[in-house]
Amino acid sequence: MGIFRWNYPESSVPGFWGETTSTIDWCEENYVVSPYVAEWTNTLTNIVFILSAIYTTYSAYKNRLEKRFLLIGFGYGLVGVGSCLFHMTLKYRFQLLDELPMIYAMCIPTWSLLCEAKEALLNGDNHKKVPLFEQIVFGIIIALAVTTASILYVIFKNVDIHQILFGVQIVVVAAAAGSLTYRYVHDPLAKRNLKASMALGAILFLSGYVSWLLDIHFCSFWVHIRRSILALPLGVLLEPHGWWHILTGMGIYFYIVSLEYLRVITLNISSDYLFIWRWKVFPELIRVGHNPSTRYSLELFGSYVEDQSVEAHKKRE
Ligand SMILES: CCCCCCCCCCCCCCCC(=O)N[C@@H](CO)[C@H](O)CCCCCCCCCCCCCCC
Repeated sequence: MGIFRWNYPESSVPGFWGETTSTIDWCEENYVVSPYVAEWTNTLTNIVFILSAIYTTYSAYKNRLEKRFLLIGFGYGLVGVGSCLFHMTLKYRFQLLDELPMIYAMCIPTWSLLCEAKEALLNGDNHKKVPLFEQIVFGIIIALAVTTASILYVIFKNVDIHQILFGVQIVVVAAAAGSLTYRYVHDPLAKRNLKASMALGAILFLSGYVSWLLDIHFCSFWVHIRRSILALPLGVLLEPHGWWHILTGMGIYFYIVSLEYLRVITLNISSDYLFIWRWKVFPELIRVGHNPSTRYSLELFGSYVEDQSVEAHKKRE
């Protein structure tokens, strides 16, 4: 037993939160780092969701975007808090606080994109909004479907209901955003940036999903490597579910920025905004009048701009 390397405990460790009542207990061994945190890595990695939710919500407010993007950020942050409590305690009530906000938060971009698709299909490029009544009907249909699914999930406690529904929502949002970009975004630079941001978002999310599957289906292998080779504290780095949090947290940030940019384009107000890549890799929507404090490029891996002022690049468009 050293200061910088110690073995995993021989037998299971009783924890502060008592009996596990959640329907899922992930591969990470419980209470091996702290008696107050059941799954150390799976708890701490939720900081990625919480920080990206705070940042996207702040950006949406600063950019004066529609309230739907504030709601997305709030829902995203609630998922991060729920997931943190779920992994810290392995209590069923906090598992629901993780999983139900996921499918409710996903309703917002699903609703927004279905309305945008209707606008684009019916009105082409003249950017006429779908009537408020139809937007409300879309919202009620989606809300009823997801509420029914969540009631069935709580009654039958079958986690597949939640995971399949969430997976369908993610695919619908990704497909609708990609289709709208392909058919209704004409500016070459805007199209390249949207494709790059969505593609990176999808790659990050899919990589996270593979990590999620590895955690579930190869757990004995990870436990063997952690116990016989890595030991603690290094073993906390080999937690595939923790990497799911990190990768999907980044992927969802990329998608939220893409949806914001797609929205200002379909609203025909993109002249008030500039799509940038901070440090050439992190996408962000900046409103004219706010100059970024960090270096940025106008394309993924593009050259840094000389003049940091947003207006300078808007004039060139
Ligand atoms: C795309 C814009 C989204 C904007 C709104 C964000 C709403 C919040 C979404 C949060 C998702 C990340 C989940 C974080 C919490 C978590 O990981 N919870 C797990 C426990 O830690 C819980 O078990 C949930 C797991 C759900 C796993 C479902 C996997 C289905 C993936 C389908 C992949 C399809 C490929 C899509 C490619 C684009």
